[in-house]
Amino acid sequence: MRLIRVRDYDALCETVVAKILDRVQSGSRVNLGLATGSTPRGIYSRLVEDARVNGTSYRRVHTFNLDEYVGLSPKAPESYHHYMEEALFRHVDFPRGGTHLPDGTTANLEEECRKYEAAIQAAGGIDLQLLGIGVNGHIGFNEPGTSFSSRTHVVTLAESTRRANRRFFDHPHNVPKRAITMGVATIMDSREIFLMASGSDKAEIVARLLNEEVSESLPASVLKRHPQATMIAEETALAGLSAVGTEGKHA
Ligand SMILES: N[C@@H]1[C@@H](O)[C@H](O)[C@@H](COP(=O)(O)O)O[C@@H]1O
Repeated sequence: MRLIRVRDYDALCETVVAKILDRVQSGSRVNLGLATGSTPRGIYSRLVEDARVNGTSYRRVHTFNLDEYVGLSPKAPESYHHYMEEALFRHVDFPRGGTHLPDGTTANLEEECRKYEAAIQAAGGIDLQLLGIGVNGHIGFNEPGTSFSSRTHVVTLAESTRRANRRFFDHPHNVPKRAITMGVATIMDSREIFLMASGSDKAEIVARLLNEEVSESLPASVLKRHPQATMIAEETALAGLSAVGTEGKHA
């Protein structure tokens, strides 16, 4: 896993946006894997601004989000459908039917997981996957202990994840207990991966990620086995390391 160390959140966003625009502006068909949470917000707002100012088109871009809560309607403000619609989808010209998130409201969740996995395969796989990192090292909603061979599946969220995501909900009781997430193996099939780490609350898990062996108890550690994975981390997220590498160093 390559490590790019950046000064601050602006630099993190600019680095990732440049990589995405490289692909999108190539004019070739591209499948993007997208993440939610606070970290990618500045990336989406910069993409929207770029499309407004420079007219970048997304007509050949298809998207697959990592995850969605079980039981939240796509219209619910806390749903990842709603987040993506507001942050990106409604502002740029994706092809009709080109944006995908798992449906957490369906009666048959297992079937939905199979369909989501099949849709990714049918589209030709993910070219570029964006990832945030949970405070417990999760990627997507793959909590510690998830098998590295997992495919899209239903998960029970860890209490630490529900606590971390409470800020997006009116009341703690409203934070869903389950979600659908791409599996670890689904994520690892992506041709290129960017793991973004922002803020001091990620310093502890980032230090563990860089210092510890690859293990299912720290899901993000699997990325060290990916040939094209890069972690882009702000100074604040690297504060838990005594001596960290500089740009381009392999973690
Ligand atoms: N399911 C999402 C993850 O995909 C995300 O990476 C993580 C970190 O979010 P944040 O960027 O808000 O710290 O939160 C959620 O749990």
